[in-house]
Amino acid sequence: MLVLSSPSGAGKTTLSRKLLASDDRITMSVSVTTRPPRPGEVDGKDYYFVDVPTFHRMRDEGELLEHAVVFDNLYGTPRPAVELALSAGRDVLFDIDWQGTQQLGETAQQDLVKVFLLPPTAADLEQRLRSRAQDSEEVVHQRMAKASDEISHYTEYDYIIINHEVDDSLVKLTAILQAERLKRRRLTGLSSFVKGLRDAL
Ligand SMILES: Nc1ncnc2c1ncn2[C@@H]1O[C@H](COP(=O)(O)OP(=O)(O)OP(=O)(O)O)[C@@H](O)[C@H]1O
Ligand SMILES: Nc1nc2c(ncn2[C@@H]2O[C@H](COP(=O)(O)O)[C@@H](O)[C@H]2O)c(=O)[nH]1
Repeated sequence: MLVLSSPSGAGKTTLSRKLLASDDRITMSVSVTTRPPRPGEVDGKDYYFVDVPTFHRMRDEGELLEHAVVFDNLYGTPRPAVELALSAGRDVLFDIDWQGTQQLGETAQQDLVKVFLLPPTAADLEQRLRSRAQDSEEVVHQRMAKASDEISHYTEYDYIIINHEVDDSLVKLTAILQAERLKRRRLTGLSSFVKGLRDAL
């Protein structure tokens, strides 16, 4: 389970899309949210867009692996898709905030790899939020105002990427993923492979 968090606008969605396009062993977790869709966002692809009662029902019936209030909207991770992907041996990528990351860590610490993206500068962050051109001035202002609090959680993450240039960040994220996949405890079938090797020696 590979988690990407950052202050809003630092580039998680952009980097996630690049990783998904370049690695066929990882699946994106599509969150459910009560936030209204931005222009061009597709239900079921970018998010599952639901109303508040539907979100509450999903939460109360245990359908969410984690959930949080972010910028006055509700967000959560649907459990079945993640469990299905993991049981099929796939890795899962999450674009979620620090609250959701903490909740995943409560039940799956060993299976979690946590990456925090930082913008190079405050001005870059503001410029990125504006350049997305999909949020109102009020929303951009609200997200900039929360950025410092969000960033204060960087110490809870395993890896930090300062997102200067997206292709360079992709190289770094791919390196993290490859190294984490090679951890001994994650290599399924390793002991029988080594046994076979040693028996042949
Ligand atoms: N490395 C980068 N350099 C310049 N612009 C970038 C970079 N990464 C992303 N952007 C741009 O910044 C804007 C915000 O990026 P993106 O939507 O990926 O951020 P996010 O972290 O997913 O935001 P949110 O938390 O609000 O979902 C987009 O217009 C994107 O094209
Ligand atoms: N805890 C969770 N946080 C989530 C989830 N899905 C997205 N997010 C985070 O919300 C903010 C805002 O996202 P936006 O799409 O409205 O810009 C961002 O930090 C996301 O990472 C989730 O399922 N759980």
